[in-house]
Amino acid sequence: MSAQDAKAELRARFAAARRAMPDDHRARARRAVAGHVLARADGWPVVAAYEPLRTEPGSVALLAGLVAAGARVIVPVTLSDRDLDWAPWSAAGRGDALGREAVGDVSAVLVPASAVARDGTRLGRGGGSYDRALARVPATAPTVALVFDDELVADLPREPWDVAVTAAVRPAGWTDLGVAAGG
Ligand SMILES: Nc1nc2c(c(=O)[nH]1)N(C=O)[C@@H](CNc1ccc(C(=O)N[C@@H](CCC(=O)O)C(=O)O)cc1)CN2
Ligand SMILES: Nc1ncnc2c1ncn2[C@@H]1O[C@H](COP(=O)(O)OP(=O)(O)OP(=O)(O)O)[C@@H](O)[C@H]1O
Repeated sequence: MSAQDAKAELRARFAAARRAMPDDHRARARRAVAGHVLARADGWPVVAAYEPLRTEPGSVALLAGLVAAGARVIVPVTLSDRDLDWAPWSAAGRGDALGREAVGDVSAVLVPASAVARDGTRLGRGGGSYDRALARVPATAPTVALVFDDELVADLPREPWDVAVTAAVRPAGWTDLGVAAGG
């Protein structure tokens, strides 16, 4: 099987599991993930985060918590070529787009993921959006995939353009992955 086919099959499997998760389980998991991220957020003046889709482990409460901790929060705006622009986020909504390079001066990136492997390999939605965005992030910034407990796995298919993340946050806690921030 090609890496693309293997990724598509894995994406479908992880997405089905997310859809099957009971709402109360998801809500509890989201609170735990937000707590683990916010426990590290003190030294992060600018954070690239994301507005969660229905079944994702991110949350609006996490975004609000980052703002309350003093961070400037930016969120992705998907462009027609599936590259990412960025806009400032506040509880009142999104501000004007800042450009693709706005992710170049962040202190940390919270990255959506279907799953992540122990070596940092990340399974996204298949658009290459974050592979492009993460290539612009300062090497010192932690790049943190937010996932549910079963989504940190031993390995995932990896292609040449895949950019690894440096950590995974699950309800179970924060896990530093195979690559160190800055290296
Ligand atoms: N919250 C969030 N924002 C994000 C991403 C993401 O994964 N999550 N992206 C990461 O690159 C980019 C957008 N890419 C996307 C690609 C596909 C679908 C998609 O297939 N949506 C399904 C619904 C999925 C669900 O509800 O879980 C659909 O429209 O049917 C969504 C976003 C930028 N913003
Ligand atoms: N730097 C890039 N420029 C243009 N296209 C790219 C780039 N990086 C990856 N792509 C394209 O994006 C597509 C999807 O790649 P992949 O299956 O690795 O997505 P993903 O990492 O799961 O998605 P995402 O990063 O959006 O979460 C591939 O066809 C790849 O060629």
